[in-house]
Amino acid sequence: MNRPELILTPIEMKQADAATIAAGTPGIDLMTRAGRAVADKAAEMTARGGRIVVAAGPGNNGGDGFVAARLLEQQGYRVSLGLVGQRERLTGDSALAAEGWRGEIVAAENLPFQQADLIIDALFGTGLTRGLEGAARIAVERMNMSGRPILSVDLPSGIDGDTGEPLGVAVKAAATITFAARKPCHLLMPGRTFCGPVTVADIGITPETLAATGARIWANSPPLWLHALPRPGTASHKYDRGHTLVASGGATRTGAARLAARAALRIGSGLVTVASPPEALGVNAAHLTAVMLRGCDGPEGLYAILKDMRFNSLVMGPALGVNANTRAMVAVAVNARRSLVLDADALTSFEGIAEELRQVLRHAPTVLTPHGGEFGRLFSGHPDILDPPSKIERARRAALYTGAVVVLKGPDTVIAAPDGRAAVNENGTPYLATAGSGDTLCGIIGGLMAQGVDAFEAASAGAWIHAEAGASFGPGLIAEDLADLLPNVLRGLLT
Ligand SMILES: NC(=O)C1=CN([C@@H]2O[C@H](COP(=O)(O)OP(=O)(O)OC[C@H]3O[C@@H](n4cnc5c(N)ncnc54)[C@H](O)[C@@H]3O)[C@@H](O)[C@H]2O)[C@@H](O)CC1
Ligand SMILES: Nc1ncnc2c1ncn2[C@@H]1O[C@H](COP(=O)(O)OP(=O)(O)O)[C@@H](O)[C@H]1O
Ligand SMILES: [K+]
Repeated sequence: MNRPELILTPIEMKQADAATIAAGTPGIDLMTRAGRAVADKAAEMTARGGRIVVAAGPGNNGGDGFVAARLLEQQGYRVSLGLVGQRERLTGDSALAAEGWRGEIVAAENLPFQQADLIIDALFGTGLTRGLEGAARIAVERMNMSGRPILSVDLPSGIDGDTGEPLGVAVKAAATITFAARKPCHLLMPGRTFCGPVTVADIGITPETLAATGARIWANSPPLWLHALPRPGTASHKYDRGHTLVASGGATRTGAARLAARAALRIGSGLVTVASPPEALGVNAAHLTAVMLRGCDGPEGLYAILKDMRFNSLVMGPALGVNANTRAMVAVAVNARRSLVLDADALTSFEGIAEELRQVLRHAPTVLTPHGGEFGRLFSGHPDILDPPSKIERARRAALYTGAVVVLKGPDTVIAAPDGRAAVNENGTPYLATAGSGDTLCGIIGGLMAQGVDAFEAASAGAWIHAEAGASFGPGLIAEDLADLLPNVLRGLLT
């Protein structure tokens, strides 16, 4: 099996560069390999003899651009190079790289972008510290306005490598080539949309060197959790595969629980029961077949049901109601020490009182699955959690605070564990933005935990499988479709 793909922050990447240099590879060799990878990619994108315009910045990102310019000219391309800043002020490896460029150097903002078959954006990479101004800003605006394809070196200039946020104006690339490992900005929104397809070039920094930086962010994909996916044994019976309990809302709010329940069953929970308020039993009964049904009158009712220890995983929140009753039911669930997924109303019921939720959560392996709105409500009054500009950091801090695995949803769903591990999901489709889609996700995660999967793996696998199911369907997707798309995704993973 492939290794999980480690994502490095700009600081970790600098550490890995430095460690590689300290171990005996000169920095200029790394830069030459990086520049060669850029040139190869540019050549792939441009017919031989075409016109390539390289915009170089004052740091090492610009150095990569100088190397690429030289190699492309040697290959017969017509290359123009422009610099932001003064040639004499280049230092270190980029000064060495510039010595190899014999052609003219113009001011970057005056480059003939409109005439380019390809523009290479080597202005700024991981060293960007603030929004672009002056000549750099004008160069980026002109590049973007030219309508010509742009290949960004490492990352689109103007994008923050850690957060994926544009720090002002930023390059809109047709493709990006990065080195050794992807950075958070390649996966997080909106950065991902600025990058185009991202290629990772090997420049001789080993996987061991990358891991030694202590990096703890991964792209969410099967190598991260495939080993943990449950496979029933020959002699398994249904109780070996867990029993998921999903709490239903009142008579007019029952669909969400059924969506979650069906997903839990499809992902392999041996049994699934909907716990329904007495007044909603009729409507739930009319719609359930393989999923079972129990009457459950509030917290006391839940307490009574949970005396049966075979219920080992609980899903609570979808359409449950935003009120004290829901808070009391969460407390009962947590005290029963079962695996727990809390979504929607179970989170919003703790609006502004996250401390109360944190107190109860200490007892059980829990996954919280907020979308951005629920996250903001739950942690209102906690600027330390809400204010970091990186979505990964926000999810991590929420996980650390609550002691739960946090799935902060969206096109770039981040799954964070209290110990600092984080995974970023990127295989979804905007067609998942449909009512009830999140209910299905929490059912999938609850169903995996029922089968004994750890919270972080269950949440990461659940988010990936949910997104894959949605993407496999595409236009016209509604939440009812999702559970029945799971077998196909599972077959691809398990056989
Ligand atoms: N040995 C290494 O460290 C390697 C680095 N590589 C490249 O080096 C890049 C990182 O290089 P650097 O750390 O030099 O950083 P950058 O080249 O991304 O930019 C840093 C330079 O830009 C200036 N700057 C930052 N923000 C600015 C702004 N808003 N306006 C104007 N100037 C600004 C800084 O003062 C500094 O001079 C990577 O993205 C990658 O492309 C590759 O060559 C591979 C090897
Ligand atoms: N633009 C998008 N691209 C990919 N996935 C998305 C997008 N928008 C939403 N999703 C996913 O769809 C699901 C929506 O969940 P949620 O907002 O809770 O919906 P609901 O409350 O209607 O069930 C989440 O898993 C989220 O990650
Ligand atoms: K760049």
